[in-house]
Amino acid sequence: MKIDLRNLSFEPKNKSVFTGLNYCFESGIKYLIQGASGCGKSSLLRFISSLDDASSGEILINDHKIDDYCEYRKNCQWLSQTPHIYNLSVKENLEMALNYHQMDPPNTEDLTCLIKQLFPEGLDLDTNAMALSGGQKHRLALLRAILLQPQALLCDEISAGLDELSRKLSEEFIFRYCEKMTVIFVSHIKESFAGKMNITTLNMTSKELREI
Ligand SMILES: Nc1ncnc2c1ncn2[C@@H]1O[C@H](COP(=O)(O)OP(=O)(O)OP(=O)(O)O)[C@@H](O)[C@H]1O
Repeated sequence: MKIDLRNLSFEPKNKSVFTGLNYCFESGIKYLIQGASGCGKSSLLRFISSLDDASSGEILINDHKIDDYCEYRKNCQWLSQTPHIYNLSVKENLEMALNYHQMDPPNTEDLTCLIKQLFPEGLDLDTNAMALSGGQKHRLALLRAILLQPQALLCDEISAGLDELSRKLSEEFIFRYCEKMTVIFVSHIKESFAGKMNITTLNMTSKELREI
C-alpha cells in the first residue's frame, strides 16, 4: 500500500502541531518515525488509519482518496500502545474481526505456524484473553491484525513498556512475516531496530517529515 501525505496539517484548537507535511510511504517498505515528544507522530498515524481527520491536506492511498472506510481499515491495521483485548477467549478475540469482515479463519496448520512464531511459550486458544500478560496481549493484537491480511500496519509505540522477549518476537515477526506490507513504526526505542532491520528512518518536525 502506498500512502501519500499531501500538505497535511494538524492545528487543533488554534494550536499548530504540524503544517504542510508531504511524504510518500512506498509500498512494502518499513519506516520508523522519530521526533520530539508532541510533534504529532501518534496523531499522524491516527490520520493515516482514518480514525481521525487532519485539519487540512489529504492522504491518498494508492493514488486515490479513500472511498470505502470499512475496507480501508481492514487493509490498514493500526496497533496502539494499549491493545484492545476483549473479555473473551483468545480464539474469540482472533475470530471477531474476521467474522465482521466475512473472512474465513485460517486453517489449523497456518494458525499453529503463526502461533509458534509469536508465542513460542504456547498459546491456549480457549483461555480467556484477559488472563494473558501485557506482552502476550500485544502479541495477540498483532496476530489478530495479521489474520486480516492487511496491506499496511501502523505501529504506535507498540514496544513501549514491553518485556524484551515480547518486543523481539513482535518485531522479528513483523519483519519476517510482513515482507510485502508497508509498515510504519513510531518508536522511541531505537536500538531494537538498529542495524538488524532494513528500515527507513524519518525525522518528524512541525514542518516536515524527512529521511535521515
Ligand atoms: N484531539 C486533540 N485535540 C487537541 N489537541 C490534540 C488532540 N490530539 C492531539 N493533540 C495535541 O497534539 C500534540 C501532538 O500529540 P501526539 O500524541 O500526536 O504527539 P507525539 O509526537 O506522538 O508525542 P509523544 O512522542 O510524546 O507520544 C500534543 O500537544 C497533543 O496534546
